[in-house]
Amino acid sequence: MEEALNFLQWAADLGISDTPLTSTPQSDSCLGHSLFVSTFPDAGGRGLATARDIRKGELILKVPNGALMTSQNLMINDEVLSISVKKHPYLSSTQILVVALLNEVNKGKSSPWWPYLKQFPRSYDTLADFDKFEIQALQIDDAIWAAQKASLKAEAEWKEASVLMHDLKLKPQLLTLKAWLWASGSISSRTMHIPWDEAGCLCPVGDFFNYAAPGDETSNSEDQVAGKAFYLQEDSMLKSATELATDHRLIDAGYEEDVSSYCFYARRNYRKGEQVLVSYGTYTNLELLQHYGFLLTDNPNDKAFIPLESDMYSLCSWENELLYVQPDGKPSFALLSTVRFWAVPQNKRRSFIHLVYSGNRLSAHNEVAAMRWLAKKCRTTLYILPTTAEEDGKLLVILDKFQDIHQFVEIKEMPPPLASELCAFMESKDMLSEGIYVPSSVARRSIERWKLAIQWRLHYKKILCNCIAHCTEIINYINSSKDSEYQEIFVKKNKKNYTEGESSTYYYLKPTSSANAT
Ligand SMILES: C[S@@+](CC[C@H](N)C(=O)[O-])C[C@H]1O[C@@H](n2cnc3c(N)ncnc32)[C@H](O)[C@@H]1O
Repeated sequence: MEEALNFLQWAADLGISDTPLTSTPQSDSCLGHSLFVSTFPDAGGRGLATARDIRKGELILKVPNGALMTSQNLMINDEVLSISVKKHPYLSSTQILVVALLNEVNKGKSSPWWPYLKQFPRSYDTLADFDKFEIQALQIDDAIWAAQKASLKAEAEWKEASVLMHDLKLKPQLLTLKAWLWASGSISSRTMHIPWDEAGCLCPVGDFFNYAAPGDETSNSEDQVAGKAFYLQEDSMLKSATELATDHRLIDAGYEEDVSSYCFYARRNYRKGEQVLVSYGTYTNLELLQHYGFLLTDNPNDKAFIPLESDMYSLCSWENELLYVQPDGKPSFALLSTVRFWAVPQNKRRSFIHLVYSGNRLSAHNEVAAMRWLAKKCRTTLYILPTTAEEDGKLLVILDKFQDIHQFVEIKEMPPPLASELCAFMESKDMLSEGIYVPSSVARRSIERWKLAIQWRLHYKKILCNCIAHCTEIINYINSSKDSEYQEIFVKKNKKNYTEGESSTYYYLKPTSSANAT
């Protein structure tokens, strides 16, 4: 508590403020006028709440450049760091900031940043922090690869930077991979964008804001009017720079050159006491896990990638990352058109390509074939996974109570897939002795990451189940309306009998709007 007060006083002394320039601060702290620090167990833990009712677009926090922890600011005040960094031009800007952060930690209490550094979490749950067992618990190949890649990248970057860290004579415990993971986790999950350094900046107090996915701010009608500008950004040519800056302010935080400060604005109206959330960007759950070590139960930007046949990836000219299933189970536009095209017999495809890109259904028969293929692919993808969504749900409940000492016999009574995963966990953590397992503090931390992996795979499976339900609904709809509009999708110009597929001799009629809704 005292530490937190010291930090807020330190921040105020550096000019960090939630008070508009026109008012005088009510206390010695940098906060209190618009914000206060609070805990939100279900939405990010420590965060910032509103000290009063706040209107969308209001400036709520300002952090001057001098209070930002950037590589530049750290080097200005540390000649040894500045000279040493110059000797290693092959290091990326992120590696430099990671080393500069460790170098500051190395100074302990003599660092001017010490009150701020004491506020950092002791460990992180980003994908690079996942051990082998936790990575395997993700179950889906794409996620496993992403985690392995993150872990290997962190290790390679640490090795590359270790000469510089030795040059700086960091304490042995700060030269370890564990220390590197802590510092790079801090950079990954706490930095904000600045225009002059790709690594970004650490922004005291500003980095207490927890995350909400972009898009949530237009949930009430009043907000929708104010938020209109956000959706008009494509018209930017028609807008003045000031108008654009104002539009931007309504939805986000950013560094403002004219006041040399990082400024945070309310992205919607808030009632006193509510948590203020900011958007760090548009992320899928896997990306949130990778960069920030958490995921959202209800993430509108989540995507589930399913394994396609190898030649489907090059069938249309879509980038692979556009071929996904949305949280509501609907395939993305690119995936839908690819599957539709795939369902056209190979010798007929040339004449269908223009229709595929139009986004319209090709024919009732094709649509049913595409939906069947998609549903089957989701089913087979789910089938080969070690646990079902239901079992994952049960495992999460078990793990919530798994922090105490347990008898091994309890595990043997569990459903086999859950028992085998629990046994694998205990083996990996060397926990089992004489029929009793006792979770150490390391095992408890690991359980938290394991739970994140299970939550992630559970969301993935739910999306695939939604997709199966969506495809089934479309198939049933088409089958039930076979005799109406769908019969007329392909009509031969001369109205003779026709065979589906010979598109050069056929008109394409748009399905009616109800039939078109996918
Ligand atoms: C910039 S910090 C935000 C402040 C942080 N809670 C703290 O105490 O320092 C980002 C971290 O907060 C947590 N976080 C932010 N938003 C969250 C959310 N909506 N749900 C869960 N955790 C969240 C994650 O651990 C993330 O890495």
